[in-house]
Amino acid sequence: MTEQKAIPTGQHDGGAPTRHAELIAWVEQVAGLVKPAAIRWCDGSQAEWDELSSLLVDAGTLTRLDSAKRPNSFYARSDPRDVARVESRTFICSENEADAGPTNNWSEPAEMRDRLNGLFDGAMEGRTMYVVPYCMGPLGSEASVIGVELTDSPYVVLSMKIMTRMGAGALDMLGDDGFFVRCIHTVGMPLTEGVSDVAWPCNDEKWIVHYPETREIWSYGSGYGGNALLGKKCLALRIASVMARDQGWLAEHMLILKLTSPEQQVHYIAAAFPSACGKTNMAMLQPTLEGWKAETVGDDIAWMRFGNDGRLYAVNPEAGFFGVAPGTGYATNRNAVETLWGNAIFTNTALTTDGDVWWEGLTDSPPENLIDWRGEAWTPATGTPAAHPNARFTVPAEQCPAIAAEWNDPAGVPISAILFGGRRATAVPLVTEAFDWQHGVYLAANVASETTAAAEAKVGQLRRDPFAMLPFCGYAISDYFDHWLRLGERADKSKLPGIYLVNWFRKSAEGKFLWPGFGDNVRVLKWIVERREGTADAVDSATGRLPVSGAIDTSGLDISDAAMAELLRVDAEVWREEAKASAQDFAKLGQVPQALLDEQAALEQRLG
Ligand SMILES: Nc1nc2c(ncn2[C@@H]2O[C@H](COP(=O)(O)OP(=O)(O)OP(=O)(O)O)[C@@H](O)[C@H]2O)c(=O)[nH]1
Ligand SMILES: O=C([O-])CC(=O)C(=O)O
Ligand SMILES: [Mn+2]
Repeated sequence: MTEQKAIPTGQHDGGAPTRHAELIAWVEQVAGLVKPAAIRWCDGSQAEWDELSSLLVDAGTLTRLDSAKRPNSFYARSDPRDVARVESRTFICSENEADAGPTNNWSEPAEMRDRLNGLFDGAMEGRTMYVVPYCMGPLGSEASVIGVELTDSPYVVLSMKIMTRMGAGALDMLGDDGFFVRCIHTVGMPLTEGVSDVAWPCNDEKWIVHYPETREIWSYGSGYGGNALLGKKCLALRIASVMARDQGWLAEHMLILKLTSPEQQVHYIAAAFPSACGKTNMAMLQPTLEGWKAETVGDDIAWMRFGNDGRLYAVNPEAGFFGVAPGTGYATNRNAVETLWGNAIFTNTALTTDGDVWWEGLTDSPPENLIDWRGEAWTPATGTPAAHPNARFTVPAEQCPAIAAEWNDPAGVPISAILFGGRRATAVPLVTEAFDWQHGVYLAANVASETTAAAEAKVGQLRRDPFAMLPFCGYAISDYFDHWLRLGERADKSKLPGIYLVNWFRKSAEGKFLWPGFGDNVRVLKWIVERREGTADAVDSATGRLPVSGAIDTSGLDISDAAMAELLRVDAEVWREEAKASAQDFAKLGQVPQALLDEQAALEQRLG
């Protein structure tokens, strides 16, 4: 790490470990605005990690966990007002409002720049500005994208080291004149005269702003992952989705799973579920069917493009997992628990009295005494959750015992099937196969889900979340549908992945999950790959193709025929209501492509 004590004067930046003149000039320009006390270029080294983590321990931001239990791991408790993504404060500032579409917040870019220039003026006073070069995608891959994040948060630097290929390698790859996405982040709490620092600096005012045309990201006021680790949602989804539209590929909120059958047939599956709806769990699935093997390629984001052979290939642009802690335990996701043996940062879980972390679902019964995510003493009698429902872990992907050997392959993996799903207590069957690509796009455009704690909104309300991309699409969602349709039209139909709608969350009249989920989801995946291989049967319904009775392998599973029938039931009455709601929601999405309106009409006709 190179340290410059003084603020650059506007002359050549002698301390910069790069000859990228544009990068150096931009760093100087931003420093001139945010006025940091020092600038540090991050190299991603172990020495840098050790130094910054010690600094954060001294500052009270991090607690070092017992190294015998969890080596090189840390615990952070955020400000209780800074625990999730802030969708209401997230903006897509395209030149034309229509390009942001009706589902994104928009503001005139010039106006936004004025406002942010005001807010960022002096925003890093008294703090160090870290220059964080990082690569989304494998180093050296043509499909990868370099970003540089300027941040005043060392917690962000450490997290970026886990989540991306951060440091010298990324800077090397950038060369002297390569393209990079400009990312500026501040916690929004300058240490001006008389202000002393706090453990989790942030600001009540928050702005997460994207300029899609110039590929820039400005983030103000939050230290929380989705708002502050700008490589993830901001670059790899919002900005990348725009780049993908312009360049003919796909940037998606999808896990990537490798599935090997007992006959050693390999299939790669991508799946999009809204935040906190099961991507990480499925990415690390432990099959309950004999002879099946599942391995992880990615757990949150997939970049996909067609290969020369006509197949769709997916790359995981990230290097780590930023996973939901609550509900993660040996019974549900053993691979995640084992990934977390060390080198991890835990945020807003509970802390045990012996220097480790705990959250609801990690073990069957809680420890007798904890410090909860608010920093209060906690016992099982306290009555509130010890961990925040959106408590997260940050951990290197390569530590996952189920990581696939090809997870780092620049060529990506060829996708056999794409799944879409959400939390739906009613209506939506366990699995539905799309009739074709266009129908699949229609199903994906209609994904709806009960909201979770991953964003600031109320939990448990049904909201439409097309492609699980509602909060992450960097341009008009109707244009995004169009982009998907066009890619399908241009592709070799025989090589297109199949599209499936799944729902692990259907409930009985008594409010109990009908499907066991987790490792048993392999039973649904088995049917899907058998469909791809042409060996499983399906029956047409109004909403798509369903497994014939008995086609889902329930061997060894304690589930009644009645429950299976209910899981696969398409109730025409309920679906006429669903179709009405889809039509209403489409009307709110701008100029939805005619092909999807045709699908809508066809569904209504099939329903009678
Ligand atoms: N009932 C049921 N719950 C599940 C299943 N899979 C995941 N969950 C629960 O859903 C919650 C979120 O799961 P994750 O796998 O972390 O969700 P995610 O989609 O990766 O979330 P983000 O990181 O926010 O994008 C956890 O509490 C899980 O226990 C399932 O198959 N059935
Ligand atoms: O971005 C975040 O904060 C976490 C995440 O993966 C999601 O919400 O989908
Ligand atoms: Mn996610």
